[in-house]
Amino acid sequence: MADSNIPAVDLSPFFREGDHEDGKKKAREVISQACSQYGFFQIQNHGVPLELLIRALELSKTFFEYSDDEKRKSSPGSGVQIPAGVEDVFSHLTKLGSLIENIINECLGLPPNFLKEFNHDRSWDLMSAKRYFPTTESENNGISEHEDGNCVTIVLQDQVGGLQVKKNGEWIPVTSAQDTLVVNLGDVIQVLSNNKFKSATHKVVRQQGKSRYSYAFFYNLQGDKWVEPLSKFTEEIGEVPKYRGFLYKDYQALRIRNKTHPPDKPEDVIHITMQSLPRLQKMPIINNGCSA
Ligand SMILES: O=C(O)CCC(=O)C(=O)O
Ligand SMILES: [Fe+2]
Repeated sequence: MADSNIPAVDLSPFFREGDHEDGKKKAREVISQACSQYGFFQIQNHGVPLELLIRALELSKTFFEYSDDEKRKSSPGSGVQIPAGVEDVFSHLTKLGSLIENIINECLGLPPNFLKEFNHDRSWDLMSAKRYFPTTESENNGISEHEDGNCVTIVLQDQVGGLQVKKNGEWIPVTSAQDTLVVNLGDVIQVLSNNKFKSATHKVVRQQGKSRYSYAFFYNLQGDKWVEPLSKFTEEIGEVPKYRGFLYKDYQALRIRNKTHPPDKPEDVIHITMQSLPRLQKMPIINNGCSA
């Protein structure tokens, strides 16, 4: 596989009747390799029907043409800006998130169902629809460099391009076929695994002449969960924990604060970092090039 590629993993062995251990082993190998280096991979044969994916992107295009008032009226639930009609995509992605979490559990060599039991409350999962406007002469920033805070993110994107992942210090464009979804790991998995698996550093660059549409589904964690490196990746192997433990909801609040009140001075960022988590405070400033 060329080094500049983001691997596409065939998940069909996890859906077909029978054992298919060879196919599952192959998928686990590719995922383990990608997650230990940069936390990003793509998936095919993931069980979400292609028609639903295509329809979700079409609904999103229509939705973003609406006025704010029409958007509110046509969006299910309160405060969440996603178009009506994509609820079935949400439920498919919830199941898929659970499958991916289970594969990650196996890749990390954790006891069966460990992550599933740790992360059993699905009421914190979120999906957002995003439209990225075409680039202007002065700037092209859609979402600046960041890592996601949650467990696992699944992205459905159109073919316009713009999503990039940092791999060995280089930005790699991630363009996907229509039937392919993008997966990236978030900070929770990086902390639990004491850095064995990486939270992907990624960004979205706006493109010339065309809007880009995507959905990001955040397979999340309940806010009252305590997150810290697991003993399997610390004491049991004689490694020092690389992160201090934290309550997930405190971490989420800090991330929101970093976006709404980005510190002016680098010293302030360091101050926050020293108080709580090493590294994970380098939060993105999301600018207005993207609407969600
Ligand atoms: O739109 C995308 O492709 C990714 C969005 C993203 O990275 C995020 O919402 O955290
Ligand atoms: Fe992200």
